[in-house]
Amino acid sequence: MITFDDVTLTHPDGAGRVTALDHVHLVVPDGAVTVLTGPSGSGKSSLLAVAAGLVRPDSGRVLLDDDDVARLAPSAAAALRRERVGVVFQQANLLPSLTVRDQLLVMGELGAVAGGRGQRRRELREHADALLAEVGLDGLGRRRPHQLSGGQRQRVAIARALVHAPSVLLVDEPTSALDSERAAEVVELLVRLTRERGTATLLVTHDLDRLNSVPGLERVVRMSDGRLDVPALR
Ligand SMILES: Nc1ncnc2c1ncn2[C@@H]1O[C@H](COP(=O)(O)OP(=O)(O)OP(=O)(O)O)[C@@H](O)[C@H]1O
Repeated sequence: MITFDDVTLTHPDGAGRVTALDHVHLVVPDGAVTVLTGPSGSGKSSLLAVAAGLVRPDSGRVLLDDDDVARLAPSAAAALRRERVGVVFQQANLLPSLTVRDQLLVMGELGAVAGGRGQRRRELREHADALLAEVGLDGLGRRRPHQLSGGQRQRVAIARALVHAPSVLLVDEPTSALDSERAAEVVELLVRLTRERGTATLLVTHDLDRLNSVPGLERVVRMSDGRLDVPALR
């Protein structure tokens, strides 16, 4: 679960400051997708950055389960992010020279042992292949990114975000590079994985109109000028 408790974030802006998040209260529960939408500049990316512990708010608490990422030192926030947070971006950001399976194996601790041999390496490959099957890419582990469609590349990015079995999934505009059908499929996949794995998923999108056929997107919050619609979800 992610809990934003009275979170305010400002940035320097010339002589003054611009308010990106203005006393935000929001709960992102486990096992459901919470959709965050709103116009450009309304504060959506700022909320994700704060949840990931990449940016420290001026005030308020940001709880990942029971840990307040807003109060952790940068190194502790980075460790928490590695262990408990999965992130999916607008572009899949895959490494062009690596196979699909190796995109998963280079993650963190897996990367360290993936260079090894024997039993452990076999287990990790099996883990990667199982994840690829889970996102609908069964048997495509040996392909490289240029041999995949945009929707398939985004699925690899989702599988990569799940390598460490995160409890929190932060997803930033995953469908903006996809046609409507592919966009709906990718979000359906996120809804299913969120339910099956029990992750607290926060999905930022401009694309709500194209996604209204997707079941399981009932929790929608809108931002404008750094504030959430009232009543905020609790
Ligand atoms: N590093 C920064 N320095 C100064 N101002 C910033 C910075 N980051 C964001 N802002 C400002 O904070 C506000 C919120 O920006 P944010 O990027 O969170 O909005 P957004 O809703 O994600 O926009 P978009 O949909 O265009 O990505 C905007 O006014 C933006 O100009």
